[in-house]
Amino acid sequence: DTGSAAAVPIDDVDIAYVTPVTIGTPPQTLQLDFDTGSSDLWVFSSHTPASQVRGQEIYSPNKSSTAKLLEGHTWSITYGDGSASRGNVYVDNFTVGGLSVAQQAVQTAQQVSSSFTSETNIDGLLGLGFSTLNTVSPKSQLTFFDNAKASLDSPVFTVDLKAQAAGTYDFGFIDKAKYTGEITYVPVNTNPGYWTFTSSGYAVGSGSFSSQSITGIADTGTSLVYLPTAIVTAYYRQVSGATNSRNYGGYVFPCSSALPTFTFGVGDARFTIPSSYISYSPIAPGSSTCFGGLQSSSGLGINIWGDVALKAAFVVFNGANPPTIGWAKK
Ligand SMILES: CC1CCN(C(=N)N)CC1
Ligand SMILES: CC1CCN(C(=N)N)CC1
Repeated sequence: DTGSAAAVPIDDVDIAYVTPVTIGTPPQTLQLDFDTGSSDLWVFSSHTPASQVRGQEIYSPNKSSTAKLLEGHTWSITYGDGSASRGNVYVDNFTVGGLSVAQQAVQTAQQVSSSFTSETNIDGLLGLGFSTLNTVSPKSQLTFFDNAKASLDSPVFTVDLKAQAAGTYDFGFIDKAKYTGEITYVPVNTNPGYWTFTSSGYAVGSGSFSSQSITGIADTGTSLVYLPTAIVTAYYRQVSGATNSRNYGGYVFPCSSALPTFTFGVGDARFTIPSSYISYSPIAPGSSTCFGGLQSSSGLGINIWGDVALKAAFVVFNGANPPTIGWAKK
């Protein structure tokens, strides 16, 4: 089996991407945020208080002839940005881009935090991290990828995110039309459950490449790139008027300032993030102060290669044993 579905930016700065999925019988279509940095599949549902729903599509298990309550199971998750959700669990038919899983655990929200309520274009999350991170209790559940893996032509999914355009999540195959040159594969550390790999170094603009190990996670659910402070300060030293603003929570700069590119290494391969991806967004509509797409990871305790980096590559998440991650130009 294989599957292929669109990854569509939800706004004009690519803060997140959503992908259509269908759940139940007859099929109910929701737009989910596919997130390689978590492993819960949760949805806005008929169990979510109306006061917390602001236009999101919901999954109603009582309208699905194939839905079954997973008795006595609950879940609760908090994300890096402080957002959170919790609820109960059903199993039901679940399809992504033509690829179906018969008894997928679908976590129905009974409570979502205000940031999810206000994100009207996201109807839930589909975790693509390792199932060890799943929060369902007393028995943790498998991700869609783990459930589908045995029936896939190849135990992989690929990520092709684009700036202000629809990209693709492919399952079970590697589409040669989506990348150029070779794919560079490197090892993945699955502990504690992210797609953790080690980059071989970086360069700022046309500067020399600094060979150093930068261990971090490939995370489709995070918008920006978060790297060690030394790297980030070296970058913004090249940006006139840049400052690390406590007020705005990170590096900001005059939107008129010229930005260098940022290059990162994966093995011997080099990937260059265009300046336009790093001039992330005005701090408020119409402001002449811009927030950077590259920020310091010092407050996170983990380095994150989020969408700003993923947009610059074609990435293979190889779920074989052992798992690896592959990066190619496109
Ligand atoms: C380590 C953190 C990265 C961001 N998160 C995520 N994509 N779900 C939360 C975990
Ligand atoms: C990884 C998740 C972090 C929290 N999210 C959010 N507030 N929209 C969604 C993605």
